[in-house]
Amino acid sequence: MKLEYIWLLNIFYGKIMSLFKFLPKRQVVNSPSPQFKYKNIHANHSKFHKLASLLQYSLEELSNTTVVFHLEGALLKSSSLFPYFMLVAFEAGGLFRAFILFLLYPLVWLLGEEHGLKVMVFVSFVGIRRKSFMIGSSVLPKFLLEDVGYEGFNAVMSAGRRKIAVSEMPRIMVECFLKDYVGVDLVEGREMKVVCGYFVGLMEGKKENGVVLNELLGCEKMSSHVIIGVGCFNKTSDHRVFSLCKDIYWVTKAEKKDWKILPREKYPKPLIFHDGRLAFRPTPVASLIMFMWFPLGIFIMFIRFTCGVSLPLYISAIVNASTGFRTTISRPKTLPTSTKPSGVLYVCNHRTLLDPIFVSIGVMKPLTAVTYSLSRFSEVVSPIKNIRLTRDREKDKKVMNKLLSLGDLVVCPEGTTCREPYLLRFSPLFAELTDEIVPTAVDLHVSMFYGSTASGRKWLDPLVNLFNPFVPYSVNILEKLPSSQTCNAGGKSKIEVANHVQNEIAKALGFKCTTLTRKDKYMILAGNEGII
Ligand SMILES: O=P(O)(O)OC[C@H](O)CO
Repeated sequence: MKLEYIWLLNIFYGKIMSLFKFLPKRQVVNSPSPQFKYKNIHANHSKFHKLASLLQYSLEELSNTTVVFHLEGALLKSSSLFPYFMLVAFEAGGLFRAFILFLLYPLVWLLGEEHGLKVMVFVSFVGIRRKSFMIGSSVLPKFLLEDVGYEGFNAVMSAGRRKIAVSEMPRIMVECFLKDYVGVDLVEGREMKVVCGYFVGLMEGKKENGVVLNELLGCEKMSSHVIIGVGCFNKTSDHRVFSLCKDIYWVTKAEKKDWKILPREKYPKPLIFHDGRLAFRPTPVASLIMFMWFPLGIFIMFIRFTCGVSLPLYISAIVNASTGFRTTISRPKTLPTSTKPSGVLYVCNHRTLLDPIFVSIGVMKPLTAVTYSLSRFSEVVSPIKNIRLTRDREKDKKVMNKLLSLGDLVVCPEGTTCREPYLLRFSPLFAELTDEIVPTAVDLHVSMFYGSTASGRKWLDPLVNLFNPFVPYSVNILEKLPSSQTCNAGGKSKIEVANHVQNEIAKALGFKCTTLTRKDKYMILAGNEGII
């Protein structure tokens, strides 16, 4: 018992001292740590440099170089791993697990990096099924990308030959991000122990994990390629991994504070799809705000939902606006009308399943919506008439023709929602039905939770949308297509019309067009074709 007290006191003392650590370190910020000095003497070839000096070399000079870098120390700006484990706990384990992790945060902080990490790993992973764990590819890349420091990124990308990443986090959390979005060749992270297909919440030791990396670096050295290291010298694993590096470029925590975040347009691969409910980075403070929001949020969601399903559209729009669901509408001076007996077809991009409702608010009348892959619950609770499409071309054509003959209609031909500023391919069926097409651009900002999911409980989508504190929604009704841009009067093919409408909407929103489809999205995020 006494020993435990001493151990806890030691940790506590260490934490208190760490609060003052910046005082003496300011004087020695440019010197390598004692650990590195020790290695340097013995390896007799390692040299330590500031990160900036690496960026002075040209790409040609670094063409034969392999870079070994420490993910947390040299690429990510933030020094806290808590948000990533919170994402795993929330998205893979659920709300209760996330709450436990949140409550344990003070203990994690007290225990320090290595032991705190073990606690986070245990709470977020224990009992999760290995096979269904997709957070590393569907949720975390977005948050990791948003945490990449521009300066660290440039250093890592300077490698002409190979990029090798070392991480303190379980490999399953970071591998997809590093390989798919940063172009890393090899990732050395910690392996998770799995028993009977379930994580037991423990990691393999570091030594077992490093074998492949050491072998690879050994081969690189033998074949006279230059190996350089990029790290943060207060990270404990650095000296072990970097002992084979010719030069080591390091960054201090103080320097990292001045790093800029990698701008979206510099992402090596665009981030188009991601999954998960959390729309914010769950730092301890942000998580606290989220948990505090829950009681009030459930109440507000109940009000919004009840108004939505029971009151006329305009009255519920006013009530919802007063609870934070604001709509900005822009439209032509006179609303487009049909020149034919049939109605107008509003063709809009898809951000959430509420889009047709907001288009209805935009045109000030309840439209009929046709939607691909709508859950039964969403269909039942929809405040406007919502008809499911079957993806059987002939059947869908018949249904849409009939509905158009009865009045105005709204359709989202992407067939699935996209959260990022991209438009998926527009299914061209709508173009052959009518020439009375009005492109409509919708957008929203989600403050806390995404109201769409690829792998979660889809029936919750409408409720989760209403659970957000603030949702600024914008609806931009564009000019009706000129007859020269239509199929029947203009002689265009349905694909040309669909692409033209997609382009018009993209222009209005400042988004980029893609040819990706619902199937692509679901294969990436959930490993299925997204058929409901
Ligand atoms: O984002 P998804 O795949 O849930 O699609 C939304 C449905 O199409 C409902 O509009």
